Amino acid sequence: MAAGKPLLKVENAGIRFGGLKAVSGVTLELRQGELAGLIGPNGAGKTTFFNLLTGVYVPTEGSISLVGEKLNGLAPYKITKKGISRTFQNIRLFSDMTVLDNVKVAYHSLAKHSILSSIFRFPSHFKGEMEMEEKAIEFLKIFKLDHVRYEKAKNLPYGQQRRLEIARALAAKPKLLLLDEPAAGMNPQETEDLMNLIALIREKFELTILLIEHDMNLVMGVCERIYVLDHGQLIAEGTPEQIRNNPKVIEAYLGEEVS
Ligand SMILES: Nc1ncnc2c1ncn2[C@@H]1O[C@H](COP(=O)(O)OP(=O)(O)OP(=O)(O)O)[C@@H](O)[C@H]1O
Repeated sequence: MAAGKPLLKVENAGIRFGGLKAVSGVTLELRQGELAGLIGPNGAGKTTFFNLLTGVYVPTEGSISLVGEKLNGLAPYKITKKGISRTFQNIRLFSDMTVLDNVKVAYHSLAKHSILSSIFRFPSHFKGEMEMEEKAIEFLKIFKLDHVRYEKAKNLPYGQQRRLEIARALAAKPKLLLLDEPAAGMNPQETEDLMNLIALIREKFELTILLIEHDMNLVMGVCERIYVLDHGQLIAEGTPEQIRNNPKVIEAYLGEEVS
């Protein structure tokens, strides 16, 4: 898919924890429809950068905007409503709820029927609930999870839990989807299936995706553009080919990862 208009603009963004600059002076732009990767050694600031984009942390420097609207200082739920969803390095599901309910909860944040209609069980409540359920099942089909819709999330094998997390993030109808190590803990077959799934949902939902990943096959295979963080700073950006051959990147990171 050809990349479109600018979606996310990050200008000189950073955050300091006491004396530590966890992220510093990061400037980047993601265009609509782009599938980009964020790589770097452990502790480089990748997850902290996601936390800045999603409002978990407020940047102590610089600015972040989505389709021209500034996000700095907005609460995480407001940023979700503006169009940024994410998954986490350590899976965060409602483990005692069913697979279906995990996805429906994400829809609830966007529900059009009012709290009053739900309390008094107006017809609009049931219509809204039914629509939500139908949409949630549609998502589960895409992620090949519809056959386990009534299982508790905690009973799913690890690979399915990871897919459910992505399904749930998508249910919030994001413009930008952030995936934090989506292939962590997966075997090679699951990783390959996931790569195909990521490419498919990007097309189907016209998404922009930024993913953090240590699995270089996944990053190089699926991303069109890659950003490299080291000690909180962006040290390189480019196509997978450019990144693979960038001396700074090889020294900071790839040397140990790729022979
Ligand atoms: N809330 C916090 N308070 C203090 N320091 C923090 C906080 N969050 C992150 N850091 C520090 O910021 C730095 C960047 O951490 P971060 O988790 O973003 O790295 P990462 O690139 O995601 O690493 P990994 O690949 O291991 O997940 C680390 O030195 C970390 O200890």
